[in-house]
Amino acid sequence: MPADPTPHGATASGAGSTGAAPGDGGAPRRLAQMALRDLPWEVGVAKPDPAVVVDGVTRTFGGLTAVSVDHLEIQRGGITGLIGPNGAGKTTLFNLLTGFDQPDTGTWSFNGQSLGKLAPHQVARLGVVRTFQLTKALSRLTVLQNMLLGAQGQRGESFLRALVPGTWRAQEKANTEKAMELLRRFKLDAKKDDFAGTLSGGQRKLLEMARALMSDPKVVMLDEPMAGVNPALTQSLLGHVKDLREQGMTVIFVEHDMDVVRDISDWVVVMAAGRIIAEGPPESISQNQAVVDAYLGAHHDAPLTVEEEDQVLAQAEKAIAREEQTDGDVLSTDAGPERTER
Ligand SMILES: Nc1ncnc2c1ncn2[C@@H]1O[C@H](COP(=O)(O)OP(=O)(O)OP(=O)(O)O)[C@@H](O)[C@H]1O
Repeated sequence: MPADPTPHGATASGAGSTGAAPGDGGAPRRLAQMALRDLPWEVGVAKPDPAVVVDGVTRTFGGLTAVSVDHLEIQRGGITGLIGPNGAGKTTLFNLLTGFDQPDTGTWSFNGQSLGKLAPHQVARLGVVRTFQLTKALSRLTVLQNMLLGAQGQRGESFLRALVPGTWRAQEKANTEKAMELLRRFKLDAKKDDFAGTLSGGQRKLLEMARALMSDPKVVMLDEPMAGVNPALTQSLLGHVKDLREQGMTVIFVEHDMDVVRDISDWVVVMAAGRIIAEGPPESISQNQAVVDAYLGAHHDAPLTVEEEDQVLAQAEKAIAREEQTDGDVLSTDAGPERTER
C-alpha cells in the first residue's frame, strides 16, 4: 500500500484514470469516516466541518408538508446517503437545496453563503450541482453537446465571450477537451457523437454524472444514481461516486438499495414524512427503531433490509412461540405490543 500523506492533495486517480472501477477509497474516505466517528447519532447533530447547513426549511404542497427540516449539516468531503420511504421528501429537499424549487420557510447555505432565492445555474456556479432521478440528458443532442451544456457559465457569459471571438474559441476548446476527458473517464468517449437518446438507461446515468462534473462542483447531489441500472454498470457507477470523494467533493445521494447505502456512505440521513428522523453512520441505521417503524408503516415498494426482515421474522416467531406455549392463550402480551394474530 503506498503511503499517502496528503489528504486533500492531487489525487492519483485524476488524469490517468482509465475508467476502471476505482478502489474503495484511500485517505479521503478514512478522513471522512474519522471526522464523523465520534459524533452522537442524533438528528441535527453538528458536523466538524459542514459544507452545507440547512435551517428550518419547510415546503408544503396544498395541505401536505413535503419537507420540514429543522437542522441538518452535511460534512465536507464525505458521502452522505439520504434514505427514506417513498414520498419522504428526499427529492423535494434536493430541489430546494439546488434552486429548482423554493421553500415556504427556512435558510440554507454552502460554505456559509446563503443559497436562498438563487436560480439553479447560480447555485451550480457556486459549486452545488445535482442529477435527476429521471435523467435529463437531452435526447436530440449528442453526448458531447450534452456535456458542453454542463460547462460553467453557459448563458450570459457565452454571449459576452461571443463578442470577443478569440476568448470564446479558447473557452470552447477548453470545454471540449474537458468534456472529452470526462467522457473517457466514464467510458462514453466512443459515443460522443451519438444522440443521447440512443444510450441505455445506465449510460444516461453516467452521462448525467459526467455532465454534472463539467462545472467543477464542490457538492454533488445524486438522485437515485443506481436506479434502473444493470448490475455491471452499477459497480462502475458506485466506483465513480467513490471517486468523487477521492477528488475532494462532498456527495449527497438518494438511494433505496441499503446494500449500496452501506457500501459507500460515510453518514446516513433518514427522512420520513418530510422530517429527518435519524442520522448516523450506516451501521447505526438498521438498529434504529424509528427508521424500522417508518419503513414498515410506509408500505413502500423498496425491499426491506436483511436486518429489517430479521426483525420482522423474529417478532413473528416470538408471537407463534408464545401462542404455542400458552396453548391457545393468545391474550398474553408480555413480549411487546406487536400482535400478529387477527
Ligand atoms: N410538485 C408537487 N406537487 C404536489 N405534491 C408534490 C410535488 N412534489 C412532491 N410532492 C409530494 O411531496 C411528497 C414528497 O415527495 P418527494 O418526491 O420529495 O419524496 P421522495 O422521498 O423523493 O420519494 P421517492 O423515494 O418516491 O422518490 C410526496 O407526498 C409527493 O407526492
